[in-house]
Amino acid sequence: MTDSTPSAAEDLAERVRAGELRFHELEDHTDADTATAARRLLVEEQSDASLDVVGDYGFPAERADPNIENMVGAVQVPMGVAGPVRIRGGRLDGERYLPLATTEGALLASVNRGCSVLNDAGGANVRILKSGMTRAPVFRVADVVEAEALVEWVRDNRDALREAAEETTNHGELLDVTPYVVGNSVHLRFRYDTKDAMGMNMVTIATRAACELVEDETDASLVALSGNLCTDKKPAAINAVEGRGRSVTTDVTIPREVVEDRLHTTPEAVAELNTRKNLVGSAKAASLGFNAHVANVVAAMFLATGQDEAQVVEGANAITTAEVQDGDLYVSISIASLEVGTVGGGTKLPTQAEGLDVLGVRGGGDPAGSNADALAEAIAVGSLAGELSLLSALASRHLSSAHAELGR
Ligand SMILES: CC(C)(COP(=O)([O-])OP(=O)([O-])OC[C@H]1O[C@@H](n2cnc3c(N)ncnc32)[C@H](O)[C@@H]1OP(=O)([O-])[O-])[C@@H](O)C(=O)NCCC(=O)NCCSC(=O)C[C@@](C)(O)CC(=O)[O-]
Ligand SMILES: NC(=O)C1=CN([C@@H]2O[C@H](COP(=O)(O)OP(=O)(O)OC[C@H]3O[C@@H](n4cnc5c(N)ncnc54)[C@H](OP(=O)(O)O)[C@@H]3O)[C@@H](O)[C@H]2O)C=CC1
Repeated sequence: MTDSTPSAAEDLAERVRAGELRFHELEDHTDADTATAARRLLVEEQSDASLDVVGDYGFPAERADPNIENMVGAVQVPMGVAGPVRIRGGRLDGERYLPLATTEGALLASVNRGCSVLNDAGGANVRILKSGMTRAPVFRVADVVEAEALVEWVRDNRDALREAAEETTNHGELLDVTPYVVGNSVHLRFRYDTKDAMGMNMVTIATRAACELVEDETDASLVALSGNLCTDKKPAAINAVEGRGRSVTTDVTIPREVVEDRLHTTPEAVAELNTRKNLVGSAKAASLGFNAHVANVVAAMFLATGQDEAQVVEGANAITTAEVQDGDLYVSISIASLEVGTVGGGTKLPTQAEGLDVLGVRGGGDPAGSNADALAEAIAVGSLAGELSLLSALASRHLSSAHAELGR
């Protein structure tokens, strides 16, 4: 939506060229669409690029105000749907289309095929087994004696820490604080129930308040509010083991004839392939992800529903298992750290909010947290569909032909 007048944008650009205005402060002097148009002019001039299509976005720029600085437009990623798929979740029980935004040809076809196979099996079970968003500040202490004193203080003052943290939020609840000591560094891993918010802003603000109490009451000195033991947006075993965001598990048993007719393979072939590829291959590679392409579905659904795309790193912490049971194929996926929200962050952006509507999970749930749980369940089931289809394509040697046909 670019209803700014060219002359207003040109005037503004001219004031930037003259050094009167700063490039990133244009919204202070005009509406957001005109500021965005002025920036495009300046970038086009400097780079010789044309930003016509980037500037042809379909929502008022001011709607993106909390989400971006120095806005020049929007990148459009194609969105499709797979399904509808039968989800038999603890929160989401019903049939849903799954919204996926991607540029990888064949991905939607694959997830779609997986969804139809899940339906033939009566749907996928899915449950959230642990939940909690973490922030882990690091403190400096004098020595290991002081470190022990801090750890003891934390154990004795959980209620005070909870009170300080929860002062800052109406929804967040501090669940626990786990100390880790390395020499004279003490990391405190705070874990919160953030309800329907993914929660990183919420827990960062809450933990800051708790840290002030720690500094007031002990000899410890805060070095950084994030000491990397959280761990946010980096591959980390702690998330794969302890979980972060939602830990969600989904499974299905597919009748042999469905595997043979719809996936062109056998339960035995998928089970063997899963062991040799997802378990042995991943172990040899020292991978944290013992799966084929869970990141594909996590990323595509994150984009379609306004999640923080950098947290696909944690969303790929998943283990796929497959076994033959009475001649049928049992498959499961356990995603240890799926960080999602249906309020806050990018979820309010107009297209992403529509993506959430496709699943029926926009905004706060009743009870609070239920919408984000439902979103996590839908993403896990989508991942199961994608995993089933890809493993079968590999087993039947269809991967390269599928991508030659659909992905180029
Ligand atoms: C491509 C298929 C599905 C063909 O599979 P097929 O069984 O030959 O196709 P089909 O024409 O018989 O159709 C079967 C079903 O697939 C779906 N389907 C089929 N075509 C479409 C389409 N155009 N649009 C939407 N849905 C489609 C649809 O559900 C259809 O059922 P129907 O509705 O007809 O009863 C299959 O070969 C496949 O799934 N291949 C795997 C592709 C894949 O998963 N790619 C993911 C990316 S791989 C990657 O990024 C990661 C990797 C591989 O590097 C990770 C690793 O190391 O493992
Ligand atoms: N700060 C950081 O270090 C980092 C920030 N991010 C960014 O943080 C953003 C996400 O943070 P997040 O805290 O989720 O979002 P927001 O900062 O947008 O805050 C969401 C707020 O929504 C309110 N709220 C209303 N209804 C509900 C409900 N039903 N359940 C939960 N909260 C509700 C809460 O207010 P109240 O607290 O008053 O109850 C909550 O704090 C993303 O943009 C992400 O990119 C990502 C990584 C790190």
